[in-house]
Amino acid sequence: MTPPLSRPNLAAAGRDSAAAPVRIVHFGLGAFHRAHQAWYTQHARDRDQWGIAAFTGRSDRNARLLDAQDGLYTLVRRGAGGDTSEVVTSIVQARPGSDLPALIAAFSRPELAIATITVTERGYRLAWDGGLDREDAGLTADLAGLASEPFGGFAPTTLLGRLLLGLDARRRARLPGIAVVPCDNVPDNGRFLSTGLLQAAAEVDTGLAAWISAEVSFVSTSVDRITPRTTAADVAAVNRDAPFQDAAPVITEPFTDWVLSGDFPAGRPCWEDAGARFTADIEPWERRKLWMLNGAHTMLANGGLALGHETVAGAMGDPRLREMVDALWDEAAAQLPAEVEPPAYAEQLRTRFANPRIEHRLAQIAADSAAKLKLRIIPVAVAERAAGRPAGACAFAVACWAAASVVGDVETAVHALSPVLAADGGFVDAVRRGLDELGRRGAA
Ligand SMILES: NC(=O)c1ccc[n+]([C@@H]2O[C@H](COP(=O)([O-])OP(=O)(O)OC[C@H]3O[C@@H](n4cnc5c(N)ncnc54)[C@H](O)[C@@H]3O)[C@@H](O)[C@H]2O)c1
Ligand SMILES: O=P(O)(O)OC[C@@H](O)[C@@H](O)[C@H](O)[C@H](O)CO
Repeated sequence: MTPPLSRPNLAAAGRDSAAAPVRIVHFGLGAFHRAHQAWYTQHARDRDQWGIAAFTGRSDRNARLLDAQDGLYTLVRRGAGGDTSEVVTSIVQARPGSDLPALIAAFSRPELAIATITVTERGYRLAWDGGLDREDAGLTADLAGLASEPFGGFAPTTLLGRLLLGLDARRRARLPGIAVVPCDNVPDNGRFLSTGLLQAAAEVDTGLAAWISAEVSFVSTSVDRITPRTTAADVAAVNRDAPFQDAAPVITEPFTDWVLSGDFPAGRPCWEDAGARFTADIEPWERRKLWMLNGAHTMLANGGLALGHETVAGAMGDPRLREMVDALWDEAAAQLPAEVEPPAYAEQLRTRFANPRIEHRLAQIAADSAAKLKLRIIPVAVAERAAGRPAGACAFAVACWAAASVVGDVETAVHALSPVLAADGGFVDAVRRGLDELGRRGAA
């Protein structure tokens, strides 16, 4: 019988299995963290000093599966021509997000240096400018509970609540600050999170807010590696003829990129060994990625679903959608500085999106499209219109969303995304033409 994946079984096979000391806490133990930040840590030359204690956000499933495997999992790098696999050992603790004693213990380690986060854009429960969302019942309850109960007496359920609990444990133990590194697809995600977290802290305890301001660094990141949700069929295929049984493998593409901007007051792994790039000015890189990759994904998700496609590669096989994706990349490129090489990135994206062996389901990408369009398509559309150009692909992306959602008349739909563009008759007409075209093709 094939032995289960575990550190003792890996060691018995003569493979490197040591568990590094915890110096990183991660929130959101999903597929992406395991394909990205955990992989970069695995490939740093000092990886023996950097273990990750990872916590799930909502469901406990990944914590259960990974805890049974000592945090180990197989990462399958899936190219158009074949797979390569490796066992990643950098996660040394996998716990449910509700395990607050384990979270407090991790934050109370003097050598803790970093907290990374991948809880989806929605998981921050913040307004899109980073301000507190006063209508979010979970966050409101957490802030009230943390403010009224003595430390540790209240069990927060949200990311912000748990992050405040962990940071407060460090403050109370008089330990030094750390770097907080959000890795979700949000523009200037470090500033976004610091805005919300400091507002939240001020409502809990002004001393905590002052400590965070003085001691904690927020690092903005642009993260890039297409990592679809693992299916049961993927698990079965990975385990066929494998040396160890793995209940929680991750499938990812060969391409990967990580651009970071900010300070690490307590140090960091040598992530640059795996290709991470550190910059003083992240904005052009982040815009390139959000406008070109995520903007095109949002367009394909809505347009593709409306036209009956199921995956990104399937939607890219639709000549009209592909043509509009190319046009969207041209429009975004016109708004990006040449130094980030938009044409070369577009060329890489053509190959990446067309990879038929990466089954990236449109339904996984389509959530919260209105909020995403505001950040990924509207800024390009506004700039293109101001430059006197038609912004036809941006208008088509808006039409795809309008076709996939129930949004009333076209002006109202555009207004919900951008009052500026709603007042632009030429842009609204272009959206209307896009909707008519999708309707003629039978879009719902
Ligand atoms: N998968 C990718 O290709 C990819 C690439 C770049 C960036 N990202 C970023 O990473 C995020 C997560 O992607 P993933 O593939 O790991 O997804 P996933 O569904 O595998 O994991 C998401 C994790 O976040 C937690 N979570 C989800 N909603 C939450 C909420 N409302 N509150 C608290 N926790 C919540 C989940 O419990 C889970 O631990 C994406 O939303 C995106 O921002 C993903
Ligand atoms: O929910 P979103 O739109 O932020 O992200 C869905 C995918 O587009 C995204 O996860 C990409 O695969 C990723 O951003 C690639 O680096």
